[in-house]
Amino acid sequence: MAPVAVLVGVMGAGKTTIGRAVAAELGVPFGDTDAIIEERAGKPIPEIFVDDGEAAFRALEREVVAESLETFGGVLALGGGAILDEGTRKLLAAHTVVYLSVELADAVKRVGLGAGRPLLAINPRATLKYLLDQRRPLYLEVATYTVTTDGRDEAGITAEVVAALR
Ligand SMILES: Nc1ncnc2c1ncn2[C@@H]1O[C@H](COP(=O)(O)OP(=O)(O)O)[C@@H](O)[C@H]1O
Ligand SMILES: O=C(O)C1=C[C@@H](OP(=O)(O)O)[C@@H](O)[C@H](O)C1
Ligand SMILES: [Mg+2]
Repeated sequence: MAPVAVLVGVMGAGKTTIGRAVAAELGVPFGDTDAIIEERAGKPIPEIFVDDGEAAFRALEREVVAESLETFGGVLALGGGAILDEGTRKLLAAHTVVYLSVELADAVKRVGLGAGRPLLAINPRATLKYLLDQRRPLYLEVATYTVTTDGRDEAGITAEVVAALR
């Protein structure tokens, strides 16, 4: 079984929010690799970063993404950094991947001071700018469909993703 669609994009793109809405609209389950990772680790993502470090988080993420791509049949949201792994990008080549794009201004507004996102604990705006510049080409590389989300509400974005999948 493979996901109906996999959502990628930087923190604040709306992967979790839009993914849940798209799944509800299509009548399929919603999954979020961050939630699966937290369940497996038995603690929230910020605690994984503090106790075990980012490398341990990435290792767990790689495992959870690979497993979910094989076994999960709904709409799957990835964490924003999952595509940093080359092996993960190769796996994604066989899937329907929707890139929710967002530029700095809206991403910053949406994540605020970065609560729950350890990478944004210091200077969220500068960090997001760096991450966007680093990752934009990688999101584009894995995407089969790109939806621009800047200045748009959740209903409109959800409708465009659903239409693209139908
Ligand atoms: N199109 C949008 N317009 C305004 N706020 C949004 C939009 N999409 C998501 N949000 C808000 O931005 C925050 C981050 O969304 P989330 O779905 O967690 O993003 P991601 O999973 O990509 O990091 C949430 O508070 C969410 O309600
Ligand atoms: O961009 C990243 O490296 C991360 C994004 C987060 O997910 P969201 O993109 O859903 O916020 C989460 O996986 C973790 O905090 C690291
Ligand atoms: Mg998310």
